[in-house]
Amino acid sequence: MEFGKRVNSIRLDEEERILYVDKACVVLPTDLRSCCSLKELKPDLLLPLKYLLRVDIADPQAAILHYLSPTSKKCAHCTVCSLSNAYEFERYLTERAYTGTHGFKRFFVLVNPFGGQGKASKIWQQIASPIFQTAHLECRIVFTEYKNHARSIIANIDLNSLDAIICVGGDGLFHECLNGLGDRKDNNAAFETPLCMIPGGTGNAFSYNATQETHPALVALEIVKGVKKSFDLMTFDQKGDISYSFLSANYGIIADSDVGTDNLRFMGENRTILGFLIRLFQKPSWKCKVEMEVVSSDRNEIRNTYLQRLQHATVNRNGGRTDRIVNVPMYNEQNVSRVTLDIQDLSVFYAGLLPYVAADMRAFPVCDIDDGLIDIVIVRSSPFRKPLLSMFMNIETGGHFDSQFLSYYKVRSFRFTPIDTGCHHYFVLDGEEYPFIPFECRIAPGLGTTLASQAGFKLLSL
Ligand SMILES: Nc1ncnc2c1ncn2[C@@H]1O[C@H](COP(=O)(O)OP(=O)(O)OP(=O)(O)O)[C@@H](O)[C@H]1O
Repeated sequence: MEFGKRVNSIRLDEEERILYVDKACVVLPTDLRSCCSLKELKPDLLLPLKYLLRVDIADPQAAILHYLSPTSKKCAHCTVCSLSNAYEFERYLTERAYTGTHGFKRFFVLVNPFGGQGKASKIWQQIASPIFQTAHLECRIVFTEYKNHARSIIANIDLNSLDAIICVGGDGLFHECLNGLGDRKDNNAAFETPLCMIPGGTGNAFSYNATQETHPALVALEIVKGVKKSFDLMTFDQKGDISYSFLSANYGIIADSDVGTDNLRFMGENRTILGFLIRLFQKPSWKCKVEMEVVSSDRNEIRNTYLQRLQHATVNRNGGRTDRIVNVPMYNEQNVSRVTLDIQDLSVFYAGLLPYVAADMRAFPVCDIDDGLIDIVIVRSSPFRKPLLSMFMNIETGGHFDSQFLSYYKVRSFRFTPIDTGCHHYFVLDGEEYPFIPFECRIAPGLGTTLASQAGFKLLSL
């Protein structure tokens, strides 16, 4: 499609979704021109439509493009002149820039000012908010004032007045908001309100799994240009108190290294690594009983089913809820068995719903967001150090999946009973500490909803 007065000067490659503008037709903002000699160096403009946020008409032959710069990750604009018809250009490009996206306009934003050691507010104000503003989206913003503030807001808010909720913080804030939805009387319907995360915490596993991006600007863009996607949750029942989890339930050396190192918070992400190394030189003392409804514990079967699902997802590029469910390779549910383990020598019990527990930890490499199953990794402590070190050397890529030292299960539900050994241990759900008492987890298939691109939550090769 061509838009320039001169042939080939301004054109849209429909297939690649890239706008090409000859440098003679691009006028850069004056502030940019005055700060360097960009006028002379000015290159042609090659803009993927994904980055285009808005088009304004300047005059019948000129329009202003507002976009997220793919290089600087900041909002930028430039004027395109010598258009044959600026009105047609604006209409056509705006429609194409948002084809297939959710079309939502009203966002409710919760920012944890303490998230990411105090970086979350800046991330919202300086990086993410300009993207929403440029796209002319309406954002109502609340800065949380105390722990569980977000939870009570979400539990009581009128969901009809908003299209989606955005948390700017870490997995802790996301967990709170998810449980705010769960606390509501209309919780089943409430879970259909998309809940999104812009990474502003120390642990930002949700946004990484949803987008495979770590930069808050790119995650914000994924939300602005996303579609509604569902993902599995698990219900977590402790003496009748129900919570909802999107990420993991965790006991053993990893849980203790995470929550048991609160006193080292000033170290940021490194505190967990230091906590882990310290515990590696102590005597292991974790014991538990686990009763599971196991769909498979055969790693060959698990791998093959995952690879078949991966192939199916790749062929079926349209993504979305229904496409992934119809004819997707599944486990033989006839083979479900009840397995009870009394583990006297535990070092890791890790149940997960998403592949990445952090951007550099693919702890559950064969996890699929909507396979309706919980993945469980169990590592025993005899021998103690060797399996753990080998696991952590390979966890970034998910290579530990083949380790002889761990057991891997796909389950529908499990009951977990920690055994008191007299040592202080932690039980951790989505990175948050929960009471050290028995609990039961059950999969809630596709209960969660978020906004992500068509390729969001994509399965990765093994
Ligand atoms: N204003 C606030 N004051 C204190 N705690 C808060 C506030 N807002 C949110 N919280 C709580 O702080 C915890 C951590 O939040 P979040 O995950 O956003 O940040 P984080 O930097 O990733 O934290 P962590 O270091 O625990 O991973 C959550 O449990 C959240 O509920």
